[in-house]
Amino acid sequence: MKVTVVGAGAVGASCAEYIAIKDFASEVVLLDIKEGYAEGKAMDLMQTASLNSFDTKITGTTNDYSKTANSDIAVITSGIPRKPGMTREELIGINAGIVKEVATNLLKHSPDAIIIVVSNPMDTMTYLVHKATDLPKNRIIGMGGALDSARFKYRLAEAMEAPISDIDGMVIGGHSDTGMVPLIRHATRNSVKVSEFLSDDRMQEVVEATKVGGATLTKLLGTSAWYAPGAAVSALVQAIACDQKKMFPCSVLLAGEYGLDDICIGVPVILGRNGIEQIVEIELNDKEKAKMQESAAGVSKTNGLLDV
Ligand SMILES: NC(=O)c1ccc[n+]([C@@H]2O[C@H](COP(=O)([O-])OP(=O)(O)OC[C@H]3O[C@@H](n4cnc5c(N)ncnc54)[C@H](O)[C@@H]3O)[C@@H](O)[C@H]2O)c1
Ligand SMILES: O=C(O)C[C@H](O)C(=O)O
Repeated sequence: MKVTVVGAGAVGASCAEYIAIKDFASEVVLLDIKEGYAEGKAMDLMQTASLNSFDTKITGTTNDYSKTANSDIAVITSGIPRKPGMTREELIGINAGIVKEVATNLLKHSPDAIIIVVSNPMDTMTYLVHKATDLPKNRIIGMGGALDSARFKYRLAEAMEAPISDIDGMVIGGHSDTGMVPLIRHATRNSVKVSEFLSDDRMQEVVEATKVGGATLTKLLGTSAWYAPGAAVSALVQAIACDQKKMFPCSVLLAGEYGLDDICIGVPVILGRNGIEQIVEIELNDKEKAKMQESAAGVSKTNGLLDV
């Protein structure tokens, strides 16, 4: 199993590290445009191999796509991250050009790869990869909901003073400060609805803290987060590589599901060796449906800025 990660920055390197530590891939290739950067990150990571007991071979390359040839999975993390006070949508101007070029280069050398899009604004970048490559929709997956759901569970556990392993919950919708739809009505602690433990006000606080999870970290760090994003990407890569048939909310091209069409947005999917093996349509109430429509309108507005 060969995995390429384009962008050896904070998220790309973190994702490569988690993939290696889980030891399911034979090879991870890091590619970056900055001279020597991916090679340096790869060497540093390889020097953790004996300490962390993994056999995954990590190599780095400066923009030489021939080194990525025949990758099974390719992750796109190249592009700029936001700074405090910015929205993800403001990154579109620079990141659209980078993501389009990277996806095209990747597919020249790995025509059968499954692509995971991470660069922001992620839902729009995922849509752009569809438009630029025309790949079957099971092979283009945007990562956002897996991360947002992990943050939702963190906030729920914090509010309930419960261990995170007790919590289950999911965030669907767009990966943006206003567009996320944390499904609080469906969230549970060991199968018991969280409303049994939390007041309406406290649940609303959890929802709001989840939606601005990325912005909160960006303010604290001066740039956007990388550990949980890297872990979330590695979980998707593992689900595909190991044919796990796990369910994650991912940004995928919809054709009528959830009443939406020609848009990439976060919905639950089953991930396996073919990428997206199924889009899962769960029952939403009227309020949740309205939030999903509102979220989709925001993503469509950003998609409208693309030159495709
Ligand atoms: N979807 C999500 O949940 C999520 C989570 C975290 C970050 N992100 C996004 O991921 C992106 C990367 O974030 P980061 O913190 O790793 O940024 P970073 O600046 O640390 O790393 C980005 C890397 O991309 C490289 N790069 C730029 N243009 C390139 C090109 N044409 N080809 C190859 N490499 C190129 C840069 O040299 C840099 O090393 C940002 O757009 C950020 O907003 C998304
Ligand atoms: O917040 C960001 O800009 C990066 C990423 O989308 C995140 O949610 O951490």
